[in-house]
Amino acid sequence: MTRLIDGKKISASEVEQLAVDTRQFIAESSVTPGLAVVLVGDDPASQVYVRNKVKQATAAGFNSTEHRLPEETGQAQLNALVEQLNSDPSVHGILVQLPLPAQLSEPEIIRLIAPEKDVDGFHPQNVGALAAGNAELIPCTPMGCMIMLRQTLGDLSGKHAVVVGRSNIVGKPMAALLLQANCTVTIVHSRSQDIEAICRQADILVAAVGRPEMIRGSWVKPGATVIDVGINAVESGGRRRLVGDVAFNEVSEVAGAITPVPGGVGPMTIACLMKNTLTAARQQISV
Ligand SMILES: Nc1nc2c(c(=O)[nH]1)N[C@@H](CN(C=O)c1ccc(C(=O)N[C@@H](CCC(=O)O)C(=O)O)cc1)CN2
Ligand SMILES: [Mg+2]
Repeated sequence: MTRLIDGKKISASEVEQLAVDTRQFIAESSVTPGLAVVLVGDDPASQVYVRNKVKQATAAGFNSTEHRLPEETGQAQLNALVEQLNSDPSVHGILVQLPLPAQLSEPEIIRLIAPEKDVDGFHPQNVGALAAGNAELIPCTPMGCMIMLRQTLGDLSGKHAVVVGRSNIVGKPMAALLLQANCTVTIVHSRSQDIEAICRQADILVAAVGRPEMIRGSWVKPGATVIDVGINAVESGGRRRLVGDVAFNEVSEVAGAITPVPGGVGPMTIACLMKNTLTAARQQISV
């Protein structure tokens, strides 16, 4: 029978443990980790994610501040806020919620965040460290996927992992982490040929393309572990619901284990942001 990988449950236990670690950190250092969350504009999904991030930060025992800027914010104004947060010693982690409104440059703002406060792990210095296998701040979604994979499979050495999608936020860092865990890693993307046949070879299949239910049951090797990173809103019968990049019902018939959407990778992303914030605070007070 297919095993459901419950991201909600795993993330709750991660945050519970983190709250214990945070209390100990505060007792030893007299420093409370501080997380600053920046949201530009009023994208409804981003508002939900930011609200959850602030809520989880409080549950973990951090100080958290939310900075909301209007949709029409210019680059100079956003840069000024990030620079102010960079130089604030009570802030150990900074994240700017993506996507940004079209007039703003995401690469520019990511480069501006102090690498030691970059709890998203998106700064080029942290990306380079990840590629070299010695990163401290790891992008949250791939980190969450790795926690779920390790809990499900234990040692991942020698497994063939196929990552569908090559985004900077998920696909590329996911592949780097799987490689570091001694998997044989294949990345497929929109220009790849015979994606289905490659997916069918996977012991671990990670779908991160943003295409509703693209991965069908016939694409999956029996017994494979399937991690669905997609969160797509679709309309059916006049109702809006969330589906992943994986056709859940079909794939559940074939896979050995699978993450649901919602309740899989999403909650793990937020739990891992909290882990990164404590890591960032530890590093900053030890220098
Ligand atoms: N600065 C960042 N921006 C974005 C990131 C990121 O890691 N850093 N990732 C995504 C959005 N994201 C976090 O920010 C995120 C997405 C989804 C979830 C989540 O828990 N989803 C729920 C469903 C929520 C719903 O009902 O809409 C689930 O899957 O169960 C958490 C975080 C892009 N931007
Ligand atoms: Mg833009």
